[in-house]
Amino acid sequence: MPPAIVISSVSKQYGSFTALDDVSFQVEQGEFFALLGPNGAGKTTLISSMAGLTRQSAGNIRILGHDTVSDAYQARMKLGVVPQELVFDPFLSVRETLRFQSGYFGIARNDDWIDELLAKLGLADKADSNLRALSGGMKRRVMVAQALVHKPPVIVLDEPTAGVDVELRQSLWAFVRELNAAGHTIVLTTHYLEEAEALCSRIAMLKKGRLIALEDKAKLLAHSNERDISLKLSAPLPAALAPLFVRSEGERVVLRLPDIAAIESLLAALRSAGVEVREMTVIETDLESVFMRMMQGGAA
Ligand SMILES: Nc1ncnc2c1ncn2[C@@H]1O[C@H](COP(=O)(O)OP(=O)(O)OP(=O)(O)O)[C@@H](O)[C@H]1O
Repeated sequence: MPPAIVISSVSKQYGSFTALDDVSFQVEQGEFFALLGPNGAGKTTLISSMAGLTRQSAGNIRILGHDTVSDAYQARMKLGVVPQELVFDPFLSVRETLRFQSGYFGIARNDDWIDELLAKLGLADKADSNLRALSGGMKRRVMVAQALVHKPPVIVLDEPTAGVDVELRQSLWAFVRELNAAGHTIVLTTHYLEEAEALCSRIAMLKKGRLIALEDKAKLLAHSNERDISLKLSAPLPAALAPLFVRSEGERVVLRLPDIAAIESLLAALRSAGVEVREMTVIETDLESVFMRMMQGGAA
């Protein structure tokens, strides 16, 4: 069983600018995988290379064993990409758009699947509307349907929920989860880290074109032993503890400890300074804080 996606030493230059720098990782079949990184990290460039829309300058990519350059058609057939940008013909209806896209993949009669997609994505009553008459969120749903007309086993979603309301976001994720449960491999890029945290089991992080982390979500979270503690104190924070200070929140101060065990010495230091702890809360580490620290530090 070949992996769903194999990225091998992929680099991409735009002139002298390096958008991807020797990126390698693979995604197994059936995974729900997140590709994270700040603006300009190279996520879209990598996805475009997977889809054969951009040619990498070095390295190769295989989709279910098919090389995206030497076996481009098969690779493309296995992959469905929901692009970040809304690209559509405003004068076609939703159904026409999906029929055209089916034709592009050589599928002549696809209406049963198109109807199913329309129903799942809440577009059934818009089937005959022109794209230009749809709201942004509706157009986004059409983009998702378009990526799925050929029932691709590997689905890549490039920030599909950007600018989408909460309701659509939730129904979209329910649908994508269903696809994953049915065996589709899902790769998701998102700026909503809570989405990656809730949905994905493995996470890759790109920064300035380089892969800086590739981990199981649980390991990534465990990586960060640091804990933020919110405290309400009877007196100002003693100067000796200033290096731990992160921010003030009303009457509380938030301190960052290297690990949870450091709480003992923190409490001892407060006691010896005559400062009482009135309230204390440990702030759970979420993916966002791990991500921000890694992006700031650039650690692998
Ligand atoms: N056609 C191009 N010509 C020159 N530079 C490009 C081109 N496409 C992308 N870049 C540059 O490559 C870098 C990576 O861009 P890319 O769109 O892949 O980032 P991204 O991680 O998808 O960002 P975002 O989260 O903003 O979508 C950016 O600095 C971008 O300006």
